[in-house]
Amino acid sequence: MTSSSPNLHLWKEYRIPLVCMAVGIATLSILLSNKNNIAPKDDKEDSKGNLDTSAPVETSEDKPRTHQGLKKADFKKLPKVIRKKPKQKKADDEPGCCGGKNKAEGDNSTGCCGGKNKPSNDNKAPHCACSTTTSNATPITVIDPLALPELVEPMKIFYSTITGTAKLFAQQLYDSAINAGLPEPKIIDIVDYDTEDFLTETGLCVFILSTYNVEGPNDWFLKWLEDTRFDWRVEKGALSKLRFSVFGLGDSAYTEEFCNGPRSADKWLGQMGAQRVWPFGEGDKNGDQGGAYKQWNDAMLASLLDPTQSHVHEAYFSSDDEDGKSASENDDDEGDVDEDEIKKTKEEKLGLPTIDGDVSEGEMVDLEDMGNVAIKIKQAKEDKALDEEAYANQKVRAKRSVGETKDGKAIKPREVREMVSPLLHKSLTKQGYKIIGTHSGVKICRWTKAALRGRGFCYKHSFYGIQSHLCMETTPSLACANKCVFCWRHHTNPVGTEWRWKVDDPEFILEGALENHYGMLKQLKGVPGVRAERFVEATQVKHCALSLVGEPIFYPHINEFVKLLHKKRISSFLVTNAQFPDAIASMDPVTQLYVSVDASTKESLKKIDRPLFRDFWERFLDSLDALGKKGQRTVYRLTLVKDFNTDEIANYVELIRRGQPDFIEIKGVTYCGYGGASGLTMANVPYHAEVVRFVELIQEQLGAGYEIAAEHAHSCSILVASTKFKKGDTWYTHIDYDKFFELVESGQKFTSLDYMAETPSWAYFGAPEGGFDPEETRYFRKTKEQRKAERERREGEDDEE
Ligand SMILES: Cc1cc2nc3c(=O)[nH]c(=O)nc-3n(C[C@H](O)[C@H](O)[C@H](O)COP(=O)(O)O)c2cc1C
Ligand code: SF4
Repeated sequence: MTSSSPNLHLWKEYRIPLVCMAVGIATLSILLSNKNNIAPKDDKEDSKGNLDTSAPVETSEDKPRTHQGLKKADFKKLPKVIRKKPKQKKADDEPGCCGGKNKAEGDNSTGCCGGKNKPSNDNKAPHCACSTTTSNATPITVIDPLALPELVEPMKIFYSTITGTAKLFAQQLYDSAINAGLPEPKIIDIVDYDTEDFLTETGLCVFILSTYNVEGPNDWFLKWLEDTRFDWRVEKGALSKLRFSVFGLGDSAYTEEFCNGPRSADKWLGQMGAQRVWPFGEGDKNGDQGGAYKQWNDAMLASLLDPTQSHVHEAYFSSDDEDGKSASENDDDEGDVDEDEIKKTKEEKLGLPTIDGDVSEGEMVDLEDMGNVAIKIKQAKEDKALDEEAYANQKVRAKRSVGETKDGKAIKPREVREMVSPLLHKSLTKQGYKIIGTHSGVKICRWTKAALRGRGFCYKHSFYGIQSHLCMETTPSLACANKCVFCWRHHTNPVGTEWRWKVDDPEFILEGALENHYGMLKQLKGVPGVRAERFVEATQVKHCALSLVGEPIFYPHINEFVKLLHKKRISSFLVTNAQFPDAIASMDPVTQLYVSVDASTKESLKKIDRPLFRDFWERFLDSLDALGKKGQRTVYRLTLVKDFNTDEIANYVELIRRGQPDFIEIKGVTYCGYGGASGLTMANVPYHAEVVRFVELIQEQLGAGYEIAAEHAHSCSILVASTKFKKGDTWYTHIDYDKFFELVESGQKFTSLDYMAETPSWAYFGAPEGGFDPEETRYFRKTKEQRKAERERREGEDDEE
């Protein structure tokens, strides 16, 4: 016998009274809900799971149903908004009632089925359960709380502002919501909200966002939206539980940049499945911004409160669009379709007012008015210049770390957050990273694995004498200030122009990195082919590549971190993306300091690195200047992406002359299955011969002073070196690591020439080994055909046996 048997027995004995009780409770709840004028109805969901708010609200004849967590207190919060009196229903329409057809002869009562539909255990009701319907009464209908959950859960009003207008508008919405009897909304400054929490929001979020083409309060929110939207690992409907509406504040003097940030927010929210409850609105500072806002505010609230209007936004955002696409599919259309055009035509179709008050396309402007328009434009341009000047002179800029308001009032300091959110942690761990503390990471690279099996080292072995199994790849900052198209993090990385996260100790990070690195190595112990002596050597890290992901120089204690490395006699190769010139200038000597030179002109750098800083180009040039002054071993790293940065040779040459690096590493981009945001394909990966051609052109134009020194054909990498590192015909691009540590310990000033070592001949450019150490076993990946032939051969052998 199972343990459930006694329960079964009890159930059998008491099932009839229990069922009666349940029926009684259900009937009581119907009566109570009638009393409260709240008439529940079945949820009507369309194929997308949207609640149908336009369906007529039914009364007591509806089946009783559960309220999915809606508490009594929530009902009380509902506004007492009486909608419309539904037309009287014919008795025939009533479900469960025979309309008298089944009545016994001589029975004069109305609307009764003669007791046929009565539950068998109902002995009290004179006829049947359906006889309790008040089909002749006129029911008063109210909002269905399940159809409009935004009226039950307090709405959240997010605003972003520098000069205070958006906050004022948020307050206006708050006041109108209170006046309408809605539950008290929450007003939230967008900079104080943890963006990850949007993923679990279920209520109505209204965004009132100002636009800034400089560092501003929207930056973090917009970056997060964009990152999440284009992260292929985040499911498409990640925000499907969120309901939203966006109002943008801007100035039309910014022409094509008018309200662009808020507009993108509206688009990305929609693309991630969030449900737009009211169309995007915008207010032009150069027009009647306050009036446009009021119009939008009132219209949105009215639509929420009055389901009879729901057809307006339903039609606007219905799942069946004219072109057969759903609203969210339309949100997905990138590039080809002018979204504003779609929006405008829809507005026109619906006869909605154009919220920004702009002259719409079809409208004519009187010639007399033309003069006024010209004056307005001129005025707007002047205002814009004044605005920007005022902003530039402003002492306190809008930053996430707030201290004081403009009028000097103290603001409660914001809680400092961790850089790696749970979502990011999960995604990075999935990609093989080990996360240390709150902002650092470590990963084993494929070359370390290859080296353990005696299958060769990475290009740094050919160029500088690093053995990959002795190298640890780590970063003390997973965040950076760029969103490069070739970034292998698929744009999930945190970004920022300033450090605004918790800071972990350098000792803690280094210990954590080593511990995790050794832990990952241990797991490789049993991999077939791992050589015992290499495995033992690998338990003592000798080199640290501070280049994994993110921007190591961003970490506020980078100098202490590097000092700790050197104390352990671990060399330091640090790569920075040239956006923090001051940090480069104040960097203590590292074994080799790199700057990524991803493009040679402002336009192409913007296109390829997609930097966060507006003055990215100045920062980039300043970084090269800072590098030139270091007097230590410096490298430019060029990653070639075909059709992005392979032209403009003369500009590269100019940049090289500017920073005077000791070395220039040129490498073809590695294809690693790019996310949708970058749009890179295999066609963007250059062939080795193309990289060689590019390098030859660079070298030709550079003239004396630089030569092609070494190559690693396997990874399509070539080293151009300053001829300072060549004595006679012999290159000295390798490093004497012991000498380097001695120099650091001495505390004396030293230069890159003080710790150079001879380059082996197999690493020379053009050598038959192509930079592959002849001591190693070359492993060639088999082609599909070779694998097939081998399989067939083996199958043949099996058959013979
Ligand atoms: C420095 C600066 C930059 C601006 N950049 C833009 C812009 O790129 N696009 C736009 O539509 N409006 C821009 N504006 C206009 C503001 O978005 C507009 O004045 C808005 O009403 C300000 O709202 P707030 O008071 O809430 O900060 C800018 C204003 C300033 C001062
Ligand atoms: S330098 Fe980079 S690729 Fe080479 S072994 Fe170290 S981590 Fe791996």
